[in-house]
Amino acid sequence: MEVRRRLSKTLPSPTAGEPLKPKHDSSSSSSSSSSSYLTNALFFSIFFSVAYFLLHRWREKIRTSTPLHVVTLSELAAIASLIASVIYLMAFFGIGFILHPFIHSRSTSDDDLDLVDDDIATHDARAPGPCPAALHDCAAVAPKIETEKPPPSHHDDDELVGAVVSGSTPSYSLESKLGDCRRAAMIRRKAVEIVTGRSLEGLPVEGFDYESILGQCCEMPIGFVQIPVGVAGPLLLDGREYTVPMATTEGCLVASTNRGCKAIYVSGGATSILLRDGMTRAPVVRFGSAKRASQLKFYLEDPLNFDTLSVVFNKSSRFARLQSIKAGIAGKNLYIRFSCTTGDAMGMNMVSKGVQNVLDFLQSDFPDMDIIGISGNFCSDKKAASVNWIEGRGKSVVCEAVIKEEVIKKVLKTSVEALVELNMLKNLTGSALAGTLGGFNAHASNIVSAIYLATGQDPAQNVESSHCITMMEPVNHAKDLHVSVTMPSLEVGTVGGGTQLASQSACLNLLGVKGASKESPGANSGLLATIVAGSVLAGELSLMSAIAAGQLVNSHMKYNRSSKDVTKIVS
Ligand SMILES: CC(C)(COP(=O)([O-])OP(=O)([O-])OC[C@H]1O[C@@H](n2cnc3c(N)ncnc32)[C@H](O)[C@@H]1OP(=O)([O-])[O-])[C@@H](O)C(=O)NCCC(=O)NCCSC(=O)C[C@@](C)(O)CC(=O)[O-]
Ligand SMILES: NC(=O)C1=CN([C@@H]2O[C@H](COP(=O)(O)OP(=O)(O)OC[C@H]3O[C@@H](n4cnc5c(N)ncnc54)[C@H](OP(=O)(O)O)[C@@H]3O)[C@@H](O)[C@H]2O)C=CC1
Repeated sequence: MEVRRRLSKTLPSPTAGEPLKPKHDSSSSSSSSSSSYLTNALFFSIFFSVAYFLLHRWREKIRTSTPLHVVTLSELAAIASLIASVIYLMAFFGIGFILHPFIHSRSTSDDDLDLVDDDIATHDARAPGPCPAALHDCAAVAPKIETEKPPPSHHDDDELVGAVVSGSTPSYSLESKLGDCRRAAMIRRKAVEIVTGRSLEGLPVEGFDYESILGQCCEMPIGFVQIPVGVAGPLLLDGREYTVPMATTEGCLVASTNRGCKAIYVSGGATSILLRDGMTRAPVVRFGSAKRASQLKFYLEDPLNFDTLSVVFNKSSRFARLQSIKAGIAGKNLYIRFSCTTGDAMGMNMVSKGVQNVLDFLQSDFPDMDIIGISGNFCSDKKAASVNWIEGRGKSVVCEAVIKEEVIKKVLKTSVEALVELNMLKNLTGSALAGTLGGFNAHASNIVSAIYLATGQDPAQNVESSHCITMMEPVNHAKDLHVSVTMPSLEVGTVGGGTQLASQSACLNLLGVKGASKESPGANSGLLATIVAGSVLAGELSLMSAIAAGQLVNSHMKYNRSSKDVTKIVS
């Protein structure tokens, strides 16, 4: 149905004021239509009679214990006819049906076309999911119609801009209406400029693949924002070297992380351990009494029921695998925290699908369960929460290094003693005084956000992904420094979300973690989490050193303060 609607849009559009006319005359249309109906009827008859014959023969063979692979000449002919009819019917449903009888008969009426238009505006436009596929289908199956269509003129576009401005064409429906995502973005952009009276000059629109974001990354695009990507490294982690891409507008950040990488490198590298991997989702359900809510809690946490629940949960995905269920209670409300592995994806869509399945399943045994929401904030997604800090969410990683005394002096311009003292008073005591939640660090979020933006992670998950405790201790008779970062909730993926976009995918490729791991699902996303933690270790070392050495303000004046006069920028 989706394809049918879009195909009708590829018919030539009328010039202004001119009614839309059918391209084909009705007689030819009806004759071709009736001949294809006859052929269709013939192949349908062949398919059903041959299938019946073969099933009958199969039954006979089973009854007489004849091996199934021993076939007679008539059976061989029947198999050939079956294959031929299946091939025909597949083509018939996939292409022929759309191109010939259906389009011809539908395109004979202006009213019908109007109906199709309305259909697109009211149904398709809000559901972009199947759109890219449908657009590809258009290109693949309708070359003839495409060549008949004149290229869009400025006049057509101006009309559409006018329609969007007046509200007669919803802005969100442009992609499905036009079947051309770039053109839709240009028209929407012009309409936005007219409606707001504000110029969008400076926001680029060309040079971006708008189809790649449709139904996956962003609705109603009008362009894209440019963020510079710098590199820090090599980061020597677990014996391998990584060049780390960082998308940021904070001058000094990449330089600082780069310095930390150097300090780690010349000290022999860092080591990381992936402690845990599990994405969580916690719906909230309500009962008539706390007693009933408790009964469900006991049922869900009973190890005897785990296998049944995991079968239901795991049905939703080839990669999501249920790990544990923990339920928190508040009166008669139950918050059920499901945790699962999600292969190489960050996993929020996947875990949510699995949870939905389990809730549907539970409803039959607990019909009085009132599902209030698929997310009850005990998950906890995109909020600073103790549950993530303590239990972990996504990947939990610890990363450590021993930095040599002379490296601290030469590269970091400070001393072991000064760093240990600053860490204790700033990252531990100062953060305790501030009542921080997972913020026992100097600037983990700086590095997390920059790598997340570069590699297509969900930037809002920076909140809990930046939870980090930085520890610094003197070792080797107080000559060297042991430094570590512990990060319990790094939510990263190498498939899904923004990871598939060209630029983000290139950054993942730079790290050698692009896409799904062929050897072991989850290996790429796990590695990415350790690289993030390793880069945070580098960032912590450098910034802490700059603060200990009293270098921070000067370095930011050098790298982070424009020499341009900003008072000259007017709106
Ligand atoms: C800026 C530095 C690195 C200079 O540090 P430096 O020691 O004067 O630099 P250097 O010229 O002696 O070079 C040392 C190494 O640093 C690197 N390096 C040096 N310069 C560059 C550069 N331009 N681009 C790339 N890498 C650079 C490079 O690796 C170099 O080694 P080399 O390769 O020469 O052998 C240092 O002063 C520094 O790290 N400052 C701290 C800046 C920082 O971390 N800012 C983060 C943001 S602060 C913030 O947002 C959070 C905050 C502060 O509010 C949180 C809190 O409350 O704590
Ligand atoms: N729904 C929600 O509540 C929330 C959603 N989000 C958004 O969710 C998106 C990310 O969701 P996420 O579930 O990570 O991604 P997707 O929704 O893109 O799911 C991943 C897809 O990749 C497939 N896949 C193929 N190979 C692998 C592999 N090796 N490992 C894992 N999956 C593989 C999965 O298959 P299969 O179909 O078999 O699972 C699945 O279809 C982001 O855009 C994020 O912003 C963020 C927060 C909340």
